[in-house]
Amino acid sequence: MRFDVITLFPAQFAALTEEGVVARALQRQLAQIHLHTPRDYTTDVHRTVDDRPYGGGPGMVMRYTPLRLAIEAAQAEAAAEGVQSRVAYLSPQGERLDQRQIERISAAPGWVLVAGRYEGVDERLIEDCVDEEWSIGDYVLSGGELAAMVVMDAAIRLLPGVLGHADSARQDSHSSGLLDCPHYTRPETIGDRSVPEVLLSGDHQAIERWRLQQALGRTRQRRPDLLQGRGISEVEQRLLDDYLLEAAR
Ligand SMILES: CN1CCN(C(=O)c2nonc2N)CC1
Repeated sequence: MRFDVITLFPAQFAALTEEGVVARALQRQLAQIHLHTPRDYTTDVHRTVDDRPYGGGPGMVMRYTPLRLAIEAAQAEAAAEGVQSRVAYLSPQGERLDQRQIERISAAPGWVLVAGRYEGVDERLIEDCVDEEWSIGDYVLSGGELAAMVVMDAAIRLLPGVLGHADSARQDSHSSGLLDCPHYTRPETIGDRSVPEVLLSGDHQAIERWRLQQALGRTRQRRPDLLQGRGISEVEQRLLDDYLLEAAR
């Protein structure tokens, strides 16, 4: 899988490409991240990439041509490797991403991600060059770079071979449509709190059942909306009923 990012601040992506799960995936060539700055596609001496908004108002808007040329160059590089990349723009006006969307993004051969700055990009760039518009949440960032990194991290970690244990991705919060269960590690006792006995039992079936029950219970208590969309089996309903009875004691 290949990501090409259009950004005025390529150095910010060191947070993803220099250490951690994604950096290791890149080193192992399980994924690629290429960075392109619109500044390289300007023709004026000042390398202008933004300008004042028509109609007045605060801030600046990113200009059409340097962005379009950068996108086309990125797509051409990807195509030279046989990758047909669609274009996504990160913005609060985009479709809110969830784990299902990340799975879809992760399954594609490649994406060009446009990380805007300032007040955003000229609307005609979105009309002419952008296939999808994505939001990572209903809040305003100082730029699209962090949003692009969030998407790339969430998508790359799902690729085969990236995570140490194949189950890790499947057991994550939201991958099963549920929130994650609690996790514990040494020491066994901290103050007056010990690790739940079942986790020390070595009974893997009981442990798996406990973890599912905890995930169901936490989802019902914290994000009941997720259960609405997911549905629940008879076995899960019984586990959930027992959880809620226990919680009510
Ligand atoms: C122009 N720039 C404004 C700030 N921005 C975001 O707040 C954002 N991006 O993706 N989800 C978000 N929320 C990125 C684009």
